[in-house]
Amino acid sequence: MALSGVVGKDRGELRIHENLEELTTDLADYIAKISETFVKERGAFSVALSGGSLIYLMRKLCVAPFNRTVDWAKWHVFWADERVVAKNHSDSNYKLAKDVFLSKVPVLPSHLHSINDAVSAEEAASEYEFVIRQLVKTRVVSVSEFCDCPKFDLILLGMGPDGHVASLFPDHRVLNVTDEWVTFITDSPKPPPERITFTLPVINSASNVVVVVTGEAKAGTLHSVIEGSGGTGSSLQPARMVQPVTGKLVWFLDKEAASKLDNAKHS
Ligand SMILES: O=C(O)[C@H](O)[C@@H](O)[C@H](O)[C@H](O)COP(=O)(O)O
Repeated sequence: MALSGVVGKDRGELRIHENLEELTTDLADYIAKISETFVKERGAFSVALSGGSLIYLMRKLCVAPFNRTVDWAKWHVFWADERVVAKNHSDSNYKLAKDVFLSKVPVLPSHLHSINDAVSAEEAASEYEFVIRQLVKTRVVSVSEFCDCPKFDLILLGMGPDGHVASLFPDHRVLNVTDEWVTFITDSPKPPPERITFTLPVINSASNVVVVVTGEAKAGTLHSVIEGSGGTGSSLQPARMVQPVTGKLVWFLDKEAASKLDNAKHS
């Protein structure tokens, strides 16, 4: 059983798990339920993935009962951030998701919306935004009622030890981009340097945002993001800027990552 807590309107809900086994089951169940809701409501489910350990932690979606109960043909998969490398390169977030998860479930190949890996980071970002705009027109992706942004049904993120989410890094100019849906960087502090990423307004327009954080090494950063002033010195951690306007934010944590949260101790 996950220990649950709510940490104030803008910081979302915490789901703290005893171990990774519990976390992976709860995460698969949560994603499957959100998928079912949107498939019923609008006949499609738009979900954006990141890279890193998140993908391995979604692995239970590939096995019973989820592999059979989820309506995979209605899934449209996007990447909240992607490294600008060939799709068969070991750094590719697409390859990671394909190898670990997407190749094991019957998602339609035409519903995997990956970036063009044959152009520059700048071109890949603007082409990807164009692709999303077309899918907003056909309502495969919903549209925000509040701003010129797509409204993804679910965006799944990990958090780096520096508090980055997607490819939005502390103190980077990408944090200030508000007039684009997808932007690019060529100087990522975490290799590889060239990446595309959803901007903060797009992340914060989603109906659901899930951030998955595990391991003791991220406990201090997580405490600062959830309960602290948000950064060390002058930097504001990008994870703290994840504040969906009307959507729901849920943190999936293991007890090690949550070990420095007062909220967890008192729940
Ligand atoms: O492209 C990337 O580098 C990832 O999308 C990245 O943003 C990742 O999600 C975090 O760094 C957390 O990764 P871990 O959970 O593996 O630490």
